[in-house]
Amino acid sequence: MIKIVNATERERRAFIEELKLRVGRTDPETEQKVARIIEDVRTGGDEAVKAYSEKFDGWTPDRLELSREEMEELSARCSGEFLEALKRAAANIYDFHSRQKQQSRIDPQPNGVIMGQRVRGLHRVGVYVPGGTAGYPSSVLMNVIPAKVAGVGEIVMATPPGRAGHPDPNIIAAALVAGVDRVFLMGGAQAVAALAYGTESIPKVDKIVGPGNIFVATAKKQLYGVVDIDMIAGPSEILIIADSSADPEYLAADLMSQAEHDPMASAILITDDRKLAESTVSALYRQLETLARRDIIERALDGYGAVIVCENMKEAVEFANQLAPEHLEVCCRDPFEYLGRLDNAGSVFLGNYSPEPLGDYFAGANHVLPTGGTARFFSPLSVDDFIKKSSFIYYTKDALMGAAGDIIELAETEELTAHANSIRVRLEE
Ligand SMILES: NC(=O)c1ccc[n+]([C@@H]2O[C@H](COP(=O)([O-])OP(=O)(O)OC[C@H]3O[C@@H](n4cnc5c(N)ncnc54)[C@H](O)[C@@H]3O)[C@@H](O)[C@H]2O)c1
Ligand SMILES: N[C@H](CO)Cc1c[nH]c[nH+]1
Ligand SMILES: [Zn+2]
Repeated sequence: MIKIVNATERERRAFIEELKLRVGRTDPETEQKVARIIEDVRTGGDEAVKAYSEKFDGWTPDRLELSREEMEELSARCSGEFLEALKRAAANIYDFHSRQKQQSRIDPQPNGVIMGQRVRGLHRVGVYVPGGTAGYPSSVLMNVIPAKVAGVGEIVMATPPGRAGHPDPNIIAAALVAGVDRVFLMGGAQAVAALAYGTESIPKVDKIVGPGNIFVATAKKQLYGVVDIDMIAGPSEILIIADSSADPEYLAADLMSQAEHDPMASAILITDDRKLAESTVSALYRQLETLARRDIIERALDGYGAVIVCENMKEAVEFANQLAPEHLEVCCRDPFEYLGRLDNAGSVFLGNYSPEPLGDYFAGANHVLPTGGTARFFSPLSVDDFIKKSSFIYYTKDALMGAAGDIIELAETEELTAHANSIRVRLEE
């Protein structure tokens, strides 16, 4: 049962700490099991991946890669309406992320110096897409499109084989719409290891993004350094701050939209209006009756749901900044008046007509967002996650002569005479 609480500042802080405790746990047994899988794939290549597919997915593949024809054939099975919606969403995501793209820079100076910075996409990226009901076509778009915009050379997707090597057609359709280059049917830690090290048939990637179960998340953590990884996403979160202008039916619906992801999801409303709090709880239990994933929603609300009544909206803003939620809805009279005071949130949804699922699917901003309070220092997935920068320097002889004294002084102070010598030999020409 979702609770209505009149929490004091201290109680609210304790509640935030409790919420943070639910994420990021793993156990030594899983760590060891995953380490073993990684080592087997590193040394055994394709055969090891296939053996684990047989063991964990009950599928004995002769090859792991889907051909382009197979991808197109699977995509053709999807409904036309779904494909059209997917393309319209993809266009918005592409447009939003195109605006994030950083340009290379060249800065010539009048004294014979040219400085610059090159921005390039990563060479090759792996995108993991979970199996079962947690593999979302929308997440394929959100992970792949920023990489495309960044100019990544090749995008390789891994997704579990499903029942006997039959992947979800909707996932494959999304891969085609987003522009994935190659798809491998493999899941779990073995898929992450194969992407990180490469095998006979699977190319080695530079970075792996995308969510997954405990085996996937642990493999990504263990392989960080061999490859780059994105952040490890925790259960979904929504916080709504609302004043008396909000509609309780909307608030109830939006709280449950995130609760349906996971029994560990958190859904919290904070308001200065007790009547609104009470009407929202009534609306919530009325609407719940109509929803398919009722069981998951109830478990999430019982465990990590709350309706908090505060003294004033200033307290609500402070709570939001302390919680640093993944999603923050501002259902208030003048939502823009709040925006400047909200420091920590993955994505902010302003007003009564910007519900969280608008961002999950369609508006174009990324739905891969920091969770568990990490919005204090992490950002949404973006084009920046798929680029690397390198600087370049050009000095003429005269320009180097002008700088030589300072460089030699600094090098000799550090007692690095070979450094100083590299400058001196040029002075003697
Ligand atoms: N946080 C997010 O944004 C987000 C989004 C979507 C999904 N998810 C998470 O993704 C997960 C999806 O889970 P899933 O399991 O359906 O798909 P998954 O793709 O993450 O994992 C399936 C793979 O796990 C491996 N596996 C299964 N049992 C194993 C075992 N006992 N030992 C070793 N490996 C084993 C298998 O190889 C299988 O292919 C959920 O935990 C969900 O919470 C998170
Ligand atoms: N809300 C999820 C991220 O927290 C993303 C998602 C995918 N599909 C629906 N929702
Ligand atoms: Zn969602």
